[in-house]
This record gives sequence, structure tokens and C-alpha cells, in this order.
Amino acid sequence: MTDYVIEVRNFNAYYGEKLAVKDANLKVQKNKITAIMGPSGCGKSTLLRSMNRINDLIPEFKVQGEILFHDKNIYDPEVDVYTLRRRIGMVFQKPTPFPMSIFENIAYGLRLIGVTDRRELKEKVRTALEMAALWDEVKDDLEKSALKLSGGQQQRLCIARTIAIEPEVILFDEPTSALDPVATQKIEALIEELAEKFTIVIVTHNIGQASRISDYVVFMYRGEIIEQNETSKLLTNPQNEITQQFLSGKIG
Ligand SMILES: Nc1ncnc2c1ncn2[C@@H]1O[C@H](COP(=O)(O)OP(=O)(O)OP(=O)(O)O)[C@@H](O)[C@H]1O
Repeated sequence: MTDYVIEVRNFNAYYGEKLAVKDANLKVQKNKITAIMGPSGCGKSTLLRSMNRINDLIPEFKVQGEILFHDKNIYDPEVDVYTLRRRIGMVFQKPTPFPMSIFENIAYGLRLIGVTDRRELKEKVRTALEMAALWDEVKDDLEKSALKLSGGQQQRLCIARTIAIEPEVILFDEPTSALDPVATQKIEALIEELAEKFTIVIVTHNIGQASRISDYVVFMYRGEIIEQNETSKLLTNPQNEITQQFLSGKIG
């Protein structure tokens, strides 16, 4: 039986007059990793960023259609966007730690959701760092500035920050594109582990990355979802000619 948490239905997204995502339809399966793939500018990030309404911050951004989270349209006027973003968290392309200590980077969000007891705060910070596979590297340096961490460590800290407030879904927007191969490998391993607890959608340019970690691939081209399938099927036996061209490096 299929078990999905997000359903994108007849969804269009515009920047002013420009149609960036066209009539998208997609179901995001629970506790699976769904990769959104396609050439530069095809609308991957726009589709991803629409899933927790982070693009609402762009004044000329407009949508039509629906994105259902547990069968409720997230674009309904009564939806509280802050609660939505708490349940559907996001990790960006460039690590974006706050200019504060490692501990505070995580404690900050926890306090915002009402965790004030010092002991509870410490436990939750530790759990988040452990889940993000960063605890062992930073446990003696929790008061150090997060900006002193390496790029890969900063990205794991951002993941820890997202996990700490216990979302259901984590959206990753090309989370390894600014990282070296070793840091990339660690983040990939981490994302795979996180899928046991969270539902994951990841935008990636990288066919190898999609093949290594994702369960499903959604292939986009010029704003449209051209093809979607289980990763092994889509990558080895693409049905659409444009997907075939992308996979063989002819476009992209
Ligand atoms: N803030 C914006 N204002 C206007 N147009 C935008 C904005 N952001 C993206 N676009 C346009 O919308 C289209 C889709 O962009 P989007 O960033 O979603 O694509 P992408 O597939 O994620 O690209 P990339 O892989 O290069 O990040 C592109 O034509 C882009 O130029």
C-alpha cells in the first residue's frame, strides 16, 4: 500500500509572468528519499521550495493548484506558515550556520518552540548532533563558534538544527554542491540514515547521488515533470527521450 505525506496536484509556480513549474503532479512517499533531478533552471528548487512555502518570501512569487500535506492544502489561507515550516524543514545548498556557538545554533530553534529547561535543552542538542553524525567531532567544543567548523561540519550542523525541532519532512536543496567528496559522502550516508525517521526530498544535479541514495526520482525539464519512477527503473530504463538524453549527458 502506498503511504505518502505530500501530494502535489496540478501545481503551477510563477515568478511574475514567468512560469517556473508547470502542472506538476507528484506524491512524496513516507520515509523514502525522493530526488528531484534535471538540468539547470528546470524548476527543481522552485518545486522543492514550494513544499514548505519558503518562496512566499519572494514578492512576485505566485502559485496555482495544490500541495497537500497529510491531505490538507498548505496554500489554504488559514495554514500557519511557521507551523508548516516546523513540520517541513529545509537544508540549503550553502551551509548557513548562525554566527553563534555550536550549542546555540541548535538551542536557538528549540527555545523558539518552547524548550527552556537547561537539562532538556542539553539533551536535545546532544541527540540532534548525534543523529547528524557530528557529536563526536564537536562534543568538547560546544561553545566554539559554528563559523569555525569546516564546510561539511557546518552542513551537518545545519542538518542537526533542522532535526532538533523534529520535523516530519526534510527538504534538501543540493546540500552537497558546495562540499568536497569526503564531506559529500558523509552527508549522503547521513541522509540515507535519516530516511528511517524522516521523509526526504532532495534536489540534485548529480545522477550518481540520486542513484546512490534515492528511492524515487522525479525528472524535470523546462518546468515540467517529464518522468518519475523508482530510482533503479528510471535510471536504467528511462521511458522518455529527454530523460535518456539527460542521463547520457547530452543535455544538462
Ligand atoms: N527569484 C526568482 N525570480 C525570478 N525568476 C526566478 C527566481 N528564481 C528562479 N527563477 C527562474 O525560474 C526558473 C526555475 O528556477 P529554479 O531555481 O527552480 O531551477 P533549478 O532547476 O533549481 O535550477 P538550478 O539547478 O540551476 O538551481 C529559472 O528559469 C529561473 O531563472
